[in-house]
Amino acid sequence: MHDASVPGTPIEVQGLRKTFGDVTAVEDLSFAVQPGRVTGFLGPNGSGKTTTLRILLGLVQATSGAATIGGRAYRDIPDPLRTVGAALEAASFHPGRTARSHLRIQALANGIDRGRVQTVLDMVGMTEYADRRVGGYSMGMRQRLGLAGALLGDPGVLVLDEPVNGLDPEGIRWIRSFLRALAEQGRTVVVSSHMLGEVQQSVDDVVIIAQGRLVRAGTIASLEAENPPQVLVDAADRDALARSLTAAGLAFVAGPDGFRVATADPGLVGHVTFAAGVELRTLQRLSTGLEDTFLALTGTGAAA
Ligand SMILES: Nc1ncnc2c1ncn2[C@@H]1O[C@H](COP(=O)(O)OP(=O)(O)OP(=O)(O)O)[C@@H](O)[C@H]1O
Repeated sequence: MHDASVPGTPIEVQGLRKTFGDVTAVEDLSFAVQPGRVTGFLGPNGSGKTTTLRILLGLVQATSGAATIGGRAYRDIPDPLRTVGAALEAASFHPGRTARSHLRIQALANGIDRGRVQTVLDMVGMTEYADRRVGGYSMGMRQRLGLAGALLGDPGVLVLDEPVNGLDPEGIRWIRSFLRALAEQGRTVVVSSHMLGEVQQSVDDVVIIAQGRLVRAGTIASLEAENPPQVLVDAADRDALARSLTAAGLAFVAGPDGFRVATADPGLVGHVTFAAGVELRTLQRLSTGLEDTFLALTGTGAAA
């Protein structure tokens, strides 16, 4: 990746509404996305993420309201591919073409120097596979190719629809650090996902929608603070239990059913108490923190 800093531009969505016949896909949606940060655009399936991103990228017309990049609607951006790169659908490549030819065509159509093709192939780690037909690619390779296409114009804004979908754990780690590096260069990075857990370690900010409406926008840290993960633990000898937790530096609150320990990791509590010779009668994770918050906010889980 090159080290030059790339000035990103903010994205603004103002009072956005989109209806398809009787279906309201997006309703009164407003939020802003800042440069230099990775923002997760989150919501359950069918909540309106793709519709919002397609409006932002000038592919669908809003019924009312506006979505702008650096204060301009996509159609008013003079050199769009150098301003905003998007990967909306990983599966839409011509199967008979190679990654290299696909990117060359894209570069040619947009007046981008063809030398840039090799640069973006290197950036996404696809050089080795660049001359194979896309039809034989794994989902992860398609995702990388989509990302390469988004980066062709070296844009300050990146909009990636479900980029983690179909990646293996190594691919997820890779994309996490890749997105981080892009944001650190000053770019505006938006990644959509229907699962907060999938992107929670990759994002600084979240914009959460459900049924086309905004339910929360803020930092991931503020969301984490709302519903901290907890483990419930109990023992016949509560004094010994308290001593072992305190000695391990684990904060807890006593309740009628045991102690609620401020950690996401029951294994850690089990280890600490076992090492102290305390016999447990309860050891249970109460909340997964963020995931529970997300489910409650979007009304998609038992927690709602
Ligand atoms: N072209 C269309 N015609 C009719 N309805 C549509 C169209 N595009 C989207 N919708 C509807 O609008 C709503 C929002 O869909 P959208 O694809 O934006 O959601 P999403 O959050 O991206 O979901 P997913 O995660 O499943 O992609 C859904 O009810 C969907 O069926």
